[in-house]
Amino acid sequence: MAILVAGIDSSTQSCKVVIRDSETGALVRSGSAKHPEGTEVDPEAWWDAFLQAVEAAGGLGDVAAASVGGQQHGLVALDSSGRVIRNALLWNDTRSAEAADQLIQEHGGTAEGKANWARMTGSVPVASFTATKLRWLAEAEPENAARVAAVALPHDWLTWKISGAARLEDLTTDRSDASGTSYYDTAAGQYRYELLAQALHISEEAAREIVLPRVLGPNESAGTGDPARGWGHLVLGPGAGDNAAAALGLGMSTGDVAISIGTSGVVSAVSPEPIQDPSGTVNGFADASGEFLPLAVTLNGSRILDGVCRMLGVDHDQLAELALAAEPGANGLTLIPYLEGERTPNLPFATGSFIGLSLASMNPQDVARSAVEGLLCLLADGLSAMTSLGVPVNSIQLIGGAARNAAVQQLAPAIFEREILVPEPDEYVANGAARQAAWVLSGAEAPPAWAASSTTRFSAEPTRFVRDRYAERQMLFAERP
Ligand SMILES: Nc1ncnc2c1ncn2[C@@H]1O[C@H](COP(=O)(O)OP(=O)(O)O)[C@@H](O)[C@H]1O
Ligand SMILES: O=C(CO)[C@@H](O)[C@H](O)COP(=O)(O)O
Repeated sequence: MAILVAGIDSSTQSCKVVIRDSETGALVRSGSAKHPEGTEVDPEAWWDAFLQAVEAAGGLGDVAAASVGGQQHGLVALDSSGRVIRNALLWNDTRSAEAADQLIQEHGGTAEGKANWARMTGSVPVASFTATKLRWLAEAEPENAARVAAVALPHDWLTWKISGAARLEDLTTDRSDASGTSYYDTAAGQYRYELLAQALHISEEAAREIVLPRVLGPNESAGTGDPARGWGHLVLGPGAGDNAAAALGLGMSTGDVAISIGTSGVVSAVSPEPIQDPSGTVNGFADASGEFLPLAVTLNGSRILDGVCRMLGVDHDQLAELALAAEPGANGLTLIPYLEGERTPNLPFATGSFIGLSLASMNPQDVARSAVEGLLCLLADGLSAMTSLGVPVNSIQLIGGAARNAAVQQLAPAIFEREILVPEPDEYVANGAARQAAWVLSGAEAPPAWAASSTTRFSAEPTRFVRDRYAERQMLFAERP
């Protein structure tokens, strides 16, 4: 009788659940449910979507273990009774951009401040990070800030809810998600309460009264499921940030790079050593296997194409067809895709722009092409930042919803100027969480060796002029509006 494990991906736009054979990794069942739109969400909506996705996946009654992969950084502020104080501000909410600047300035000004943050935590704070949201809360909603008794991340809170726990002290997390808070020293593997205190404008003594989730080891159990829901048999894994879970799902090791195009655009790699980038372009996070996961993240990802689909009145496949019917360079048209502001580069209040519009390029094909090329150029800058830090790049795998797009698959090698691999479209974050759950069950040194997905190789002639023109035009927006 197969022993089954569940992997959950509670991401920005939806909750996905996969049930897999713990030994072989074979998929047995799956389910999903949408999340509400917006950059702040009531965590109860994640809980409702989780319950719907579990039901769609046939329930957890015959499942031995489960782990939660989640969107990173979201601020789940809890009062002393464990109630959520206000909607969670998500990773893509930019209202704490000024707060991020303040935190940097408070450590010696722009250049020195960034270098100090990279040294203290592994990353330079941007609006996405939890500590900046706490600073915003302290200044914009002091009455709410005063009620904060615990701070959890989306995956921590969901794991806590699944366990049926009520004590704040039962909150747990893992090093990969903790490393995205800006109050955790990723290299040393410990919280920095003085940074939590700084964010909230309180003393370190007061900050130490705030419960932060216990950081579990890569295959350390977070406890068991809620008996009241019939989940008392369910062993819970530590969970992970979504990108660390994806790396586990892909079986990534040093030299492997994943480029995920979901709501966020993420260029991630595995490193045996912590990475600290004082420029802030690359975040020095931890992974879910015990190593490190440097990554560059864009605020704009798949929704660049979603938006242009709406503009043209086409679906994803028609967009791909149009884009592939155009010439490289889209007849001189460039889309600078800062549609929701942008995180990398750190331009939280920027907007998108079409540049080089002419009568020749005012047609669906060139508009579609400029969207795909703009998305890929945005991601290529993150890839260049990783290589400039000496992160080895031996292979690139394209995952996430937009990696299913034929134009993205065919144009990526031309913009990245190297072959790319596209694994079978799958839920790699949820798969990684399931693999982690199997690892917790086994107690082995390493996670189970599940069969890798089949991949398709894509190569193309480099189109360096497209990236060069993008870089030139991007400079028009280099300063903050
Ligand atoms: N064939 C496709 N072409 C382009 N975008 C796609 C395609 N299929 C799905 N998407 C987009 O991918 C996104 C969902 O991807 P996913 O990785 O699940 O996102 P997230 O993990 O951020 O919730 C949505 O924006 C969806 O519109
Ligand atoms: O902010 C980050 C990582 O730093 C994002 O990767 C979020 O974790 C959201 O992930 P998706 O919903 O796009 O998967």
